[in-house]
Amino acid sequence: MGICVSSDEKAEREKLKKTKIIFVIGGPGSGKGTQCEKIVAKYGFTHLSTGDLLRAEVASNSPTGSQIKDIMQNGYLVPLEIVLKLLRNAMLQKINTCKGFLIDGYPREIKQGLEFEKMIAPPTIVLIITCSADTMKQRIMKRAATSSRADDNEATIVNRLETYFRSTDPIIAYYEKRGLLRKVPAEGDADVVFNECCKVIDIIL
Ligand SMILES: Nc1ncnc2c1ncn2[C@@H]1O[C@H](COP(=O)(O)OP(=O)(O)O)[C@@H](O)[C@H]1O
Ligand SMILES: Nc1ncnc2c1ncn2[C@H]1C[C@H](O)[C@@H](COP(=O)(O)OP(=O)(O)O)O1
Ligand SMILES: [Mg+2]
Repeated sequence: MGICVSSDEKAEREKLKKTKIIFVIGGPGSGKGTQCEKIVAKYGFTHLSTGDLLRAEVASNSPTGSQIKDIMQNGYLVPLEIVLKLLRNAMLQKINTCKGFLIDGYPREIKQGLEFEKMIAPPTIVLIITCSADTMKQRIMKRAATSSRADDNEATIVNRLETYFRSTDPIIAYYEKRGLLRKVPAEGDADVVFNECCKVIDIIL
């Protein structure tokens, strides 16, 4: 017997496949959230940050929240199943009103990207925001003054940077090979970086 897929589920899948999906990746503090905010204002896309979804889960004190709190506080990756489930639910909630999705902070490992394509749809493009580790550190330390994020401290930043650099090269190579990667240098002012993001996005509209 085949697997039974309900007609609702089929319709959801079809809608997700037709929607533009931009993965926005880059190191901690590179400026993903900042650029996504600007992109939302100009293009009206729906911004979903996996970090924000996970922080909301922790704040809700759910069993999943308590399971992932320490992982995040220490700068490591949350298990893929948890992230993808939250992300898929959030996408389905917005699917009827959304002009396109900005998926911020995902994938952080190749496996996340592969599983996303299996469960949801392929990305239209993958935007990578790049700057030096020193710049990332400086930006996070500045953000730490106001963010109250449990992971915005010097010890955790070291782990976050290590986690990022360990898993990112294969992701870059994978999407580059498929012609989906768009690199945006991010040492400059947020407006200069945004200008570069627009050039990339305008092409897929
Ligand atoms: N191009 C930039 N130049 C200077 N500061 C920036 C730039 N982009 C972001 N920032 C600042 O750096 C910090 C991290 O940015 P954020 O968008 O939260 O990064 P991410 O989501 O990648 O961790 C924030 O305090 C933000 O205001
Ligand atoms: N796609 C993902 N897979 C696993 N863990 C994730 C994740 N996205 C976020 N996390 C967890 C681990 C990160 O250290 C933490 C904060 O993520 P974030 O808010 O995207 O950080 P930043 O914006 O500084 O890059 O949440
Ligand atoms: Mg962010």
